[in-house]
Amino acid sequence: MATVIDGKAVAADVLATIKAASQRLTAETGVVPGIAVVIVGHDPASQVYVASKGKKAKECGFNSIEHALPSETTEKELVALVEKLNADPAVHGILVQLPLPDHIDSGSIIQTIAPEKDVDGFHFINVGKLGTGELDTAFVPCTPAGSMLLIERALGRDLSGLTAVVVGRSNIVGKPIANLLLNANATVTIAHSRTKDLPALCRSADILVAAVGRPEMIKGDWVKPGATVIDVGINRIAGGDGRARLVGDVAYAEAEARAGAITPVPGGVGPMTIALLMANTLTSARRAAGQTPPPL
Ligand SMILES: Nc1nc2c(c(=O)[nH]1)N[C@@H](CN(C=O)c1ccc(C(=O)N[C@@H](CCC(=O)O)C(=O)O)cc1)CN2
Repeated sequence: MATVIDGKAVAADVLATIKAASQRLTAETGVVPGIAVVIVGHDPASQVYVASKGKKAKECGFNSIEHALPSETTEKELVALVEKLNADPAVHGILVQLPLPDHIDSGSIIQTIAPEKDVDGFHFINVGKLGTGELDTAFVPCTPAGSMLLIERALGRDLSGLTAVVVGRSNIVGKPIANLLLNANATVTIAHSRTKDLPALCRSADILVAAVGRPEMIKGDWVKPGATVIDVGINRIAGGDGRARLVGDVAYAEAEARAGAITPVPGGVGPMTIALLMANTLTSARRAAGQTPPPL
């Protein structure tokens, strides 16, 4: 049986480190890290995530300001709010919760956020810095960065000689994780819906990252015995009793029987997302205070 990678415990560990570092920053410089979280509309899951971000920010000693806007908010109004937050020196991190309502172009909103406050790491400047390995001044997207920390805990920082297959090529998860794995010296393949013989490719991977958003698509016999499996999927499906339950992109029970280490859903990558958002916000505040914090 695989070692189960406890993302909740690792996230708690990361958050405790951030809280201590935030207290030190405030004591030494008077700077209190500030994060502005913007949500538009009433998506129930988004509301839960935003509330959790506010709570964790406060626990870390940050100022957290939530801007909850109605569904009818126009793109122009949202741009105006982001520009106001860009100009506010007390705000070190700006996060616009996704998804946004259909009438708002998320791409334009993300590009409006000042890159030095883009704690989600979605702005083209931060994407480019990750792509070129300029990690000292970049913000790395939170879910990929959290996934990498879990991989590091399982396998160490240097992945030389290991093969990694990332299933999924999204801009906010698949591609950044692939870049991070490459920076850690893994030999990386990105697979997607047009990949030929996906099961065989997955079976070749020492590190298998599933980020497709399709419930339990990756079967147990797609996993190389002893591999490290990172499941980024969070899918809500109807359980046997008719109630919704969460599953990942990996058929967990089958995969656990073959993997060396595996993240569960829930309790794996998910909790790391919010912990890394706090890490990015602290990094931003430290940079604003003239410090040069090392990458986490
Ligand atoms: N601006 C952003 N929007 C969204 C992001 C993001 O990183 N930035 N990611 C997701 C949602 N998300 C954070 O915003 C997020 C998703 C899941 C979890 C989490 O802890 N999941 C738990 C299960 C929770 C549940 O019961 O639903 C787990 O996996 O254990 C945290 C944050 C989309 N939008």
